[in-house]
Amino acid sequence: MEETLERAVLVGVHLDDDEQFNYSMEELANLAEACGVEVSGIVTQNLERPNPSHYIGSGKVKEILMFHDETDSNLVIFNDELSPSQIRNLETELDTKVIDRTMLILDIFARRAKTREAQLQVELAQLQYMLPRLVGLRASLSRQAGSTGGGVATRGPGETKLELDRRRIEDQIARLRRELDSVKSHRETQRKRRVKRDVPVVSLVGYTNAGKSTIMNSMLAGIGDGAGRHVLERDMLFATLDTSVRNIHLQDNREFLLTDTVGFVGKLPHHLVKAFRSTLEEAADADLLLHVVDVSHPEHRYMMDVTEDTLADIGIEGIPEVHVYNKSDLAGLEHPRKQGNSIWISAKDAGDIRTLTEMIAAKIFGDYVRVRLLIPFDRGDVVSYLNEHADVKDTEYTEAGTLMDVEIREADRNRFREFLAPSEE
Ligand SMILES: Nc1nc2c(ncn2[C@@H]2O[C@H](COP(=O)(O)OP(=O)(O)OP(=O)(O)O)[C@@H](O)[C@H]2O)c(=O)[nH]1
Ligand SMILES: [Mg+2]
Repeated sequence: MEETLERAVLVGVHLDDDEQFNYSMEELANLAEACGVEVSGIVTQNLERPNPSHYIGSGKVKEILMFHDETDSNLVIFNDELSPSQIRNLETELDTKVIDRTMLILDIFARRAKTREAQLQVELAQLQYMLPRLVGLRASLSRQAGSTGGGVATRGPGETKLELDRRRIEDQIARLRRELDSVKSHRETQRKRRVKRDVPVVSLVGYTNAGKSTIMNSMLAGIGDGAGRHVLERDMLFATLDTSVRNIHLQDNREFLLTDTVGFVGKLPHHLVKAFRSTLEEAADADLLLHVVDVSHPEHRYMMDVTEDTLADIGIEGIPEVHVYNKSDLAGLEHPRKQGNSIWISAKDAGDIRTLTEMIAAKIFGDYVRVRLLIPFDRGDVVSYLNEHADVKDTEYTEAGTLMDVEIREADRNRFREFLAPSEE
């Protein structure tokens, strides 16, 4: 990949109630690094509220301008989301390219996305983000559609033919949406097949760099799987962008599917989270979530909050969850240790991974519960599944569908929770 040298001044506004400010600036520097951008310096300002026209005060703009020129920088990155007019005003005054945290994250995503679905989601998010900002952006189309490689500041044509650009982007958005729909329906088919196969799904979720992919690889190693099926693990933000699904076979002939997903990060804008909804649908479908936490990180409480908020944001709620406090070796904590729905491990320790796997198995295969399910008549597949796999106490045919009183595994109860009879919720 050709690397254009980019040097950026990072700018952060410390609002009164932001306790995570210092950490989020440090993270911004890591994000820039993940994007191949060199950080020439950091400028911050304490404010009660952002300035509507330039986000920062006018004196600060001058300070940034001087610093930018002195350090031979060619980019300014703001820690917060900027409005289209703020970008426009800042670029005019600073006479350089200005981007915000969202655009930086989108750029990383664009570089890392491998599967068609992830690529489409990133392209769509980029275009949607760009559209209202078109007037302000120096290199209006620079961050367009799959533009991996090259520099953040230098790609694409200038801001000529604005209207034409806008219409072209709108067309492109429509085209991407259609393609994404068809990719999604393919995924849907695969998932239905999985429900039929009766294999519970366990999803790894958590903040970026927590060790999700490492846990998946250690589990695969534990069952003697081929190295070719391992996923990428690396000490960098957003190493994983595509959902991977692997079969984990247990000794007693049972199995479950383990999915590894994109990590979360603070200040992730709502629409960006939405764009990843379809990748995360694997998690939405899971019987069990493994919320992986880097317990050695001083900000891990904040990272847990961000993860929980993001999950709620995309509508993933009510799925049983195990808190996996990973990197206990680095934190100097005793491991493995279990307590309630929490477990402390090191992903690098084979014994710990065995303990974790046992805990998962107990959760998904262990408990049977008695429930009443109301199954619509067009889901005969679910009825026959239950007849085969559950202890059916009673079956009644009502106007709304088949009402079944059954004893089923906890995992099945979660999988079929959309069919829970009203009194069960
Ligand atoms: N010492 C130690 N290092 C770990 C442990 N688990 C993961 N790591 C390291 O932490 C880094 C990040 O691990 P990944 O598995 O890539 O993290 P991830 O959660 O998949 O991150 P994203 O894909 O970016 O969301 C890698 O360098 C791992 O080797 C652990 O238990 N102990
Ligand atoms: Mg990963």
